[in-house]
Amino acid sequence: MLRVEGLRVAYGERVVIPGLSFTVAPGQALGLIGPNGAGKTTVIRALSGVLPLQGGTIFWETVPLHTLPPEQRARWVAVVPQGATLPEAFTGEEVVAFGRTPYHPWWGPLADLDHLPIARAMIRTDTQAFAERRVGTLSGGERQRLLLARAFAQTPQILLLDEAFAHLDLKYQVRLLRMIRRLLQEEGMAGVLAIHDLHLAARFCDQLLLLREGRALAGGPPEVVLQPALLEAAYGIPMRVERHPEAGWLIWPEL
Ligand SMILES: Nc1ncnc2c1ncn2[C@@H]1O[C@H](COP(=O)(O)OP(=O)(O)OP(=O)(O)O)[C@@H](O)[C@H]1O
Repeated sequence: MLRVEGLRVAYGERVVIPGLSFTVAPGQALGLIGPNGAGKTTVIRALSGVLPLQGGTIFWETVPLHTLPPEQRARWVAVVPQGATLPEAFTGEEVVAFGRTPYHPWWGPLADLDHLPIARAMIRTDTQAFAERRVGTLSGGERQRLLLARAFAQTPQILLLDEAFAHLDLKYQVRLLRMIRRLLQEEGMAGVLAIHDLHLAARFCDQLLLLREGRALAGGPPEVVLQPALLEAAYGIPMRVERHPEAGWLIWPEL
């Protein structure tokens, strides 16, 4: 179980997340939703260890992630960041192999044991064809899939995704979301996704956390959180929500 309690994060003097608590069970996905500037990316960055905490705790089972040094935390937590740039001269396989860095603190060569997670990660993301190609020759969506493969190669317990699907075409959005769901369940990993697309969030996530100005307006399964009044309070415009027998949810702003 991922347990976050009283998370408090600031940029300089400005407190952006005053105190946030939530849990994610193994095998489950939590979607962070809310308007621009609500704090979704900040929560992801705090969980990944990029931002220091001003307060609060982050536990995976009994492991206090908030006190671990970055190289140790990286064995537990992998992140697919928003709009990351990759070195253009690297090959696809080299990018994915970076996922094994936390297991080689002295930048040593890959061990035999590393090749299996790298190969599995590339098969799962359908990136084998990019193994020998330079990153500079790949499209935005293809690079995004390599970032996912790098995260899988890290064999984490917690997978953090910051708008990881924004640049993917519909086929890969669906394919990778299905694959991530299977991976979370098979490996007992916990997933936390910052996601703008409310339809994808509703279909994919077990739990949603609706943020506004760094605070949780609502948390729970989609049917609890996706209430017009709550969405209106978050986004500041009237919203309509309907269940659909095939699409699952239809959510749209009233024009
Ligand atoms: N490096 C930074 N320095 C100062 N303030 C920042 C920094 N990064 C983000 N902020 C502020 O923190 C708040 C939360 O930003 P954050 O990027 O976490 O929001 P978000 O919900 O991910 O937004 P979006 O949907 O636009 O990506 C915003 O008010 C933003 O201006």
